[in-house]
Amino acid sequence: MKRDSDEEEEMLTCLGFVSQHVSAVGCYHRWRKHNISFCRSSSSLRYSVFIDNSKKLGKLRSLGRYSDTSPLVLKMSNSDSGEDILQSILKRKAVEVEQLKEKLANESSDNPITSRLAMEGSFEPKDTFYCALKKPNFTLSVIAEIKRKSPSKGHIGSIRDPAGLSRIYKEGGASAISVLTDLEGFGGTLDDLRKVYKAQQQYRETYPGPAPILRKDFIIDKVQIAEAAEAGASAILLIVSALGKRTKELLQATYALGLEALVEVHNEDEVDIALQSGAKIIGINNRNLKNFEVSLEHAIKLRQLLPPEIVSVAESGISDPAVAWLLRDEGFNAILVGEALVTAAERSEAVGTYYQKPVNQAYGLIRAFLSKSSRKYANSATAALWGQGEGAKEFLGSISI
Ligand SMILES: O=P(O)(O)OC[C@@H](O)[C@@H](O)c1c[nH]c2ccccc12
Repeated sequence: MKRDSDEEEEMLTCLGFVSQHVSAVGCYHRWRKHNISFCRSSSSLRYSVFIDNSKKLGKLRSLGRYSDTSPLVLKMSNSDSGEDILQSILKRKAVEVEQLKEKLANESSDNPITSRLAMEGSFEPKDTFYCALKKPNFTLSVIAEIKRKSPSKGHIGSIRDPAGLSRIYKEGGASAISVLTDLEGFGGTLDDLRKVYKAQQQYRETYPGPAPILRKDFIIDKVQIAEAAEAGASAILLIVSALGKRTKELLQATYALGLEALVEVHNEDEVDIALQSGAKIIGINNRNLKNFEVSLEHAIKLRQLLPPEIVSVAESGISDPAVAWLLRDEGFNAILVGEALVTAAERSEAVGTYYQKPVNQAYGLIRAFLSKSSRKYANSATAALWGQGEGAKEFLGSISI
């Protein structure tokens, strides 16, 4: 006997599959051939598939492989394995931190990391990252990420020139750059961050200046925070599901060492911990780091628990500009996008012609995320025709001089 939740699970799996392939005409025809119908609702960004018997469900599954690129619903095939990826990364980090401390203990005390740790508490509070993300209500900021691979995705892009990519992001309109510095899981290094920092300094004389940099790693000790600051980061990521009650201790250390933090949460309890710890910027990860499931609806619900002065960031699985507009209309201040931008950038790199080179698709994608289209607030005529259109609920005074 099948339980309701099993059915629901199967449905979610299919929805992930459908939304991944919905625009592929070939796929549509294959489904039609097997009498499987689906529809896409333009107003709610929802995809539905109609399956009236289990044979069809099996057929649907056999027609293609599952993928987690769907922005709305994702079901990873390994999510039932019970393996907790986060815990295994944290074990590895504990070893890395011990090695770093040992190395510093053997070096002279004027090592910049040791010196910064010694100056803990003497830094003025910073708000560069906060201000870069906080625009008027219903205006979106983009944090663009540099990420070569991930445990859930495998290879994403080789990113031979992280500095150059950060410039494309900046020119496209990104407000901040996130750099993954975990080598084993994500293929990034602190050296990438240093290069990005250097590249961003070229915008020093321009408004609003260099994009602040977020060190994206699994921070469990303040030595990593001092290390981030010395490499040029303005902010670090603190993951509540990794730190629990220690979130407060590390957040206070972040402020005391002159940095800011993006505090990442996945559920209501974690929102409470983040707020009680003094977080000012809270990221709601659409992707659960324990099993990699992605749910946009969940993130939208959680955001409603945040007080208005908190900068809210929707993280992960965002590739469709319409999803960015939806998140903006739902009140998110910023989105954090990695894979979609990296793959767009590398696609453009692969195009060899002289004329196509200058227009990088990552640039275009950021522009599209920031455009004023809206499904919720679009004027009804264009909305009826296209399901989207001009007319976002955006405050037009956001253009600064
Ligand atoms: O590549 P995506 O799906 O656009 O996701 C980016 C970012 O949200 C993701 O890299 C991320 C969010 N929180 C993290 C914590 C650790 C490592 C990575 C992450």
